[in-house]
Amino acid sequence: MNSPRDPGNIPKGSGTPKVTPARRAAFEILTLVGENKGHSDELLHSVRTEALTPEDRNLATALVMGVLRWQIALDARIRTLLQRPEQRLAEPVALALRMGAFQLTHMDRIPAHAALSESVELCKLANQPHAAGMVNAILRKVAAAQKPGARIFESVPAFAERLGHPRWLVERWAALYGRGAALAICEADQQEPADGSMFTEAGGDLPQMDDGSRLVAELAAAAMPANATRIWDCCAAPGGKTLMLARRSAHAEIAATDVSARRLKQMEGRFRRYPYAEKIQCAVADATAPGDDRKFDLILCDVPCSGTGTLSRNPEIRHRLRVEELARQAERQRAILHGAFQRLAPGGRLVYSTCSLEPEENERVVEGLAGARRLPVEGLLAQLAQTDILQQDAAATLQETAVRDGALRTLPGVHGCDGFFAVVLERAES
Ligand SMILES: C[S@@+](CC[C@H](N)C(=O)[O-])C[C@H]1O[C@@H](n2cnc3c(N)ncnc32)[C@H](O)[C@@H]1O
Repeated sequence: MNSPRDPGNIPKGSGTPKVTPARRAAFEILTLVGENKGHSDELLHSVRTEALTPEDRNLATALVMGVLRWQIALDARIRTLLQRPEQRLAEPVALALRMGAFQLTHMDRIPAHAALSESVELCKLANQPHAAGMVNAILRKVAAAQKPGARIFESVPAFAERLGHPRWLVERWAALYGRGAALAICEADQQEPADGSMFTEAGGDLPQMDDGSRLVAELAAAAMPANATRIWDCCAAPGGKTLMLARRSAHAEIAATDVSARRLKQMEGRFRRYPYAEKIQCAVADATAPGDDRKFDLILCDVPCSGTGTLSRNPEIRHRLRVEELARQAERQRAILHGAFQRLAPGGRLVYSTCSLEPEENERVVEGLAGARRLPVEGLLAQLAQTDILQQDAAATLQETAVRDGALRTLPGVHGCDGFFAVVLERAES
C-alpha cells in the first residue's frame, strides 16, 4: 500500500485530477525503480496498477518500459535544450521531462498537449512547482523539433546514446561481436520482446518462454545421457527450463532447487498448472553447499547473472549495472558451477548457461574446470533439428553464426531471441 512517506507516492490532491491515473502510476513506479526499490515488471503487476482499467494499465506499462528503454537518449536530448546543460535536475523533474519527451517522440497516439500538460502537473504534484515553467518550455521545444535526418555513418557512442544504452556496455559489445551486431542488439533492446519462431511446436501445454531460454533447456534435454535417471536443475526458479526438461524426459527423476524460498514457492505454484511437472521435486538449496552424496546424470546450472542479454524484457538493468559488478557475478557463478560439478555422476553432463553477453560470466567461468570435457553444441543442434524440435533453417543459422568453440552464444537482434550463453560439460568416466 502507498504511505505518505513512500517515495513512489505522489499526493492525490483534490478536485478534478489533472494527471490521469495511468501517468500517475507510471510516475510512481519509475520513481521506485530509479531508487532501486523494485523491479519494473513486478511493480507493474502490483497493487499500484490494481485499480487501473485495462487501457490505463497498458498505457502505464508502455510508459514505464518505454522510459526505461529510452532514458539515456531522452536525457541526452533534454540536456541539449537546458539553459545550463550541466545543471543537475531534481529526480522528479528529470522524470517528468523524460515521460513527456518519451510520449512526444515515441508514442504516436498521444496528443502533444496531454503529454506536455500532464508532465507539468506531475512536476507540481511531486513538490517541484518552481520547475513547472522550465518543464513546459523544454517539452514545447521537444514537440517542435524537427525529426533527425538520415544517418550516413554513426559512431558506436552515437548509436549507443540514440538507442538509450550506456556507452561502456555497447563499446564492449562492439569489441566482442562487431559494430553491426552491437547495433542490432541495441535496436532489439528497444523493442517489445518478439514471439519466437525457432521451434516447430509452440503454445499448447508448453511453458511460455523466450526462444533463447527454451533453446538452452532443449540443448540440456538433448544432452541427457542415454538411460539417465537423475536430473538436477540447481538454479531453477522461475522454472521455465525445468518444465521443458520435465516435458522431454519421460522417466528420469527431476530435482528443482533454488536458494530463494520466495522464488521457489512461486515456481511450485506455476508447476501445478502442468501435469507433466508432477514428478519434479522442489526444495530450497544453495548450489554452492556440498549437499548429500546423491549424484546426477544431468545438471542444469542456469546461474544468476547480469542479464545483459535480456534488456528488452528488463530495461532497467542498463541503468543499474556497473562494470565492477561482472567480477562479483563471476565469483558467485564459479562457486555454483564448482559446487554443482562435484555432484555430477561419472559420464554425466552439466549445462552451464547465462542470459549475459559478457565473457566474464560465460567463457571465463567455465575455463579450467578440472575434470570437465566440452561437448560441442553443434551435434546437439543437429539432433534437435533431426528430431523435428528445432526448425531446420534455425538450426543451420545457429550452427553457422551462434556457435563459438563448441558453445552457444545467441545475440538479441541477430538470432531473434534473448542473448544466451550455454556450454555442455561432460565428466570423464572414472
Ligand atoms: C537465471 S535464474 C534461473 C532461471 C530458471 N532456470 C528458468 O529458466 O526459469 C537464477 C536463479 O538462481 C537462483 N540462485 C542464486 N544463487 C543461487 C545459489 N547459490 N544456489 C541456488 N540457486 C541460486 C536465483 O534465486 C534465481 O532464481
